[in-house]
Amino acid sequence: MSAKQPGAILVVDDNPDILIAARLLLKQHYQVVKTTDNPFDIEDMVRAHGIEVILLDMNFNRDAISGQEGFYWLKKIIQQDPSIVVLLMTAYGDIQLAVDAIKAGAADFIAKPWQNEQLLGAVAAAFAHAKDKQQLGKLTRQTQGLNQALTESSTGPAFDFLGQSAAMQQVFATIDKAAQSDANILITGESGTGKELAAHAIHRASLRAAQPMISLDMGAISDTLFESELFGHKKGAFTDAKSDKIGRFELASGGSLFLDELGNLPLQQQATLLAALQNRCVTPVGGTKAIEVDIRLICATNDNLQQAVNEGRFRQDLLYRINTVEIRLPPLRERSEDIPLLVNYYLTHFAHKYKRTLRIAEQDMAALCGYAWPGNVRELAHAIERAVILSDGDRLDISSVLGANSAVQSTPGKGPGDDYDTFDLEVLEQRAIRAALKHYQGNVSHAAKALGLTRGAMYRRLEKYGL
Ligand SMILES: Nc1ncnc2c1ncn2[C@@H]1O[C@H](COP(=O)(O)OP(=O)(O)OP(=O)(O)O)[C@@H](O)[C@H]1O
Repeated sequence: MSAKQPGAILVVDDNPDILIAARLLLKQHYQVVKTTDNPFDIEDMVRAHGIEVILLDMNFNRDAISGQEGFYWLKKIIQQDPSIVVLLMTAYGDIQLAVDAIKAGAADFIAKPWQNEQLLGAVAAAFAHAKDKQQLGKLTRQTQGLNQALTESSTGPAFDFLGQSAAMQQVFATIDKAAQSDANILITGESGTGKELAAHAIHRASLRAAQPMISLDMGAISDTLFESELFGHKKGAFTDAKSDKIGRFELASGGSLFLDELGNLPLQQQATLLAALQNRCVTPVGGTKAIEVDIRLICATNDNLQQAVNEGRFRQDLLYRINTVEIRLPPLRERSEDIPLLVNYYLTHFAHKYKRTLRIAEQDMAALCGYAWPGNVRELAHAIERAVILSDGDRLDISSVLGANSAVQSTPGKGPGDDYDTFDLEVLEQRAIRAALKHYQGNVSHAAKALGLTRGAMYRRLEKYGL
């Protein structure tokens, strides 16, 4: 007897003798052969056993001759999973029924009683057809998933990753070195320090640069969609799963996976993520087959994960797994020598965008260098954009920059913090958020924009501070 082929087939017929005969024959050739006399079982059996081919009777007890019930179930199967290949069988074979069956989506039509060789030939062709359909379906979903993921997150950074300070030169050197290996990298730093830019820089400098980098903001996905986003899902796995979906791990396979805002992950989900990283394979929600993945993991957080471990909010074993190399992006107030470079870069960019010719006065540059920039480079970029828009003459008017941030403003020439009653950044951040919300009469979007935060980052802070 020849070796069994990999493949899962389901036979559906209300005649137990047919089921036994089909099972005995097919079992000799295929690894998974399931039978049922109840077509209502089809959906669950398909899901449970990864069925690829179904041999379906056209006539059940209720409706013995017309074949209508067979058509009904054929339609249901195609709806559930269009990659399944259905062979219809009937004892009342006639040409018209065969033509209608094929028009309705069946791959072939078999008359009972069958000749064994004929049935085996039809089933073998059905499996070959099923493989083609699966391949095509996978490619289509992969393209859709990649398009979506690329549109959402990784169209590539719009800005250069700049820095001339010793601290940033050190960051660039570490990125160059670490990118060459496949080591998992954890990027830490306050909000707006350029963690996402760093992740792109790592990917671009890596051996995987020709493959995609897929990003996922862990702070923005709901608990219920976590597994589906990461590992994908099978159609029908839950109410909203209208079709199969490829998860971010699989989409990133061969390339890099960037998990942003990792510190926000609940413990339960940390365990799930750790298991996937350890096993290097994922199983889509509602699926039975594990899929091997080959990813380079880059994570980012503005949380102190070691402190989170000490407080029981983050798993030590997950931290060990993700921080083979750790890159800390320094806040802007620790590298004020980068401020002129960044101001000039964004001034050139936004002056060009808004078709303005503007220069910055020396004392204004000094004032910007003396400001603490709690929102870091993101705040600086937004502030310069706002100033470009609001300036009247050819001199950049920075009053809007420091004015809008009066809650945390510092005076030109003074060291950062001279006007503060506290240096606690979280307190200062809370005050800035409260001031912005008050200024924009509670409009979160406008307040977030003024603070240089994304809406997601703003909502996370509102939640964190209970505002
Ligand atoms: N070194 C830099 N050079 C030029 N632009 C920068 C630099 N760092 C950050 N930016 C700009 O600041 C903005 C925020 O950067 P990014 O999203 O990478 O920060 P982040 O640390 O990931 O922030 P968050 O933690 O809030 O997600 C972007 O517009 C980015 O282009």
